[in-house]
Amino acid sequence: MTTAITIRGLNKDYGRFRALDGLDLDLDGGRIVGLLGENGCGKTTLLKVLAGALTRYDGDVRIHGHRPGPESKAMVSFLPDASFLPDTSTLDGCIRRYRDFFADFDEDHARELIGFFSLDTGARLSTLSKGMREKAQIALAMSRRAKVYLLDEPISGVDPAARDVLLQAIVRDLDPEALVVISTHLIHDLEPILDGVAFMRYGRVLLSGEVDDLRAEHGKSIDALFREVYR
Ligand SMILES: Nc1ncnc2c1ncn2[C@@H]1O[C@H](COP(=O)(O)OP(=O)(O)OP(=O)(O)O)[C@@H](O)[C@H]1O
Repeated sequence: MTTAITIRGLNKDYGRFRALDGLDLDLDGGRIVGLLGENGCGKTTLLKVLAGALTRYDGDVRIHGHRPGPESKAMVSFLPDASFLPDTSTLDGCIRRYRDFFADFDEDHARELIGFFSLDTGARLSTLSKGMREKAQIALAMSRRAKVYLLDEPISGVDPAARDVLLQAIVRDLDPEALVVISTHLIHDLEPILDGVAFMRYGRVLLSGEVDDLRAEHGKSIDALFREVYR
């Protein structure tokens, strides 16, 4: 297994507030990892640093050996928590944007996933519900043949019944060498697809490991362990 992400001593300040505080983390490829923690512990900030969206920080951050920048961005598919596609665009328009912008975009895969979600490619984004929009964004983000996927709360808007379908779409056709990092509060829903977890608190990693090892060691689900750790 290859090391996909290495982070040493990562600090990120917003003005005088330290959002990431000496964070260390190693993540291998070929895994799906849940990034878990309370509101404000720094999950989004960490994903933005990894995605190259936040460039002012201290510490050493490597994605397949590259510091966040043009080379790493070419291999990282980032799904931010805020809706990032233009309201006035149709799904066909979004597909064209991805095709023009990302050399690793697999248009057939995107169209297949959008069909799987029963979304109309002619529909404008402004006419889609929050959950439908999340499905469209996941279809696009997961249709890049990336080495690393960074998904910030990707299923927060979809109804419980649709979550499983969305999660299956995330894991479907995934390159066995790819790393997927998913930040979420929906631990119970995500737990079945996770190989590993990193619990964060106050801008650091509090606990990380393999899901199976943590369950065996603590004798409880990751969801129950989370509730215990953050009680
Ligand atoms: N642009 C900003 N300016 C100032 N402070 C910020 C900014 N963005 C985030 N913060 C602060 O940094 C801390 C970490 O925020 P972040 O969004 O990374 O947390 P999070 O773990 O993703 O939270 P949540 O689970 O609520 O989404 C919070 O205290 C937040 O208020």
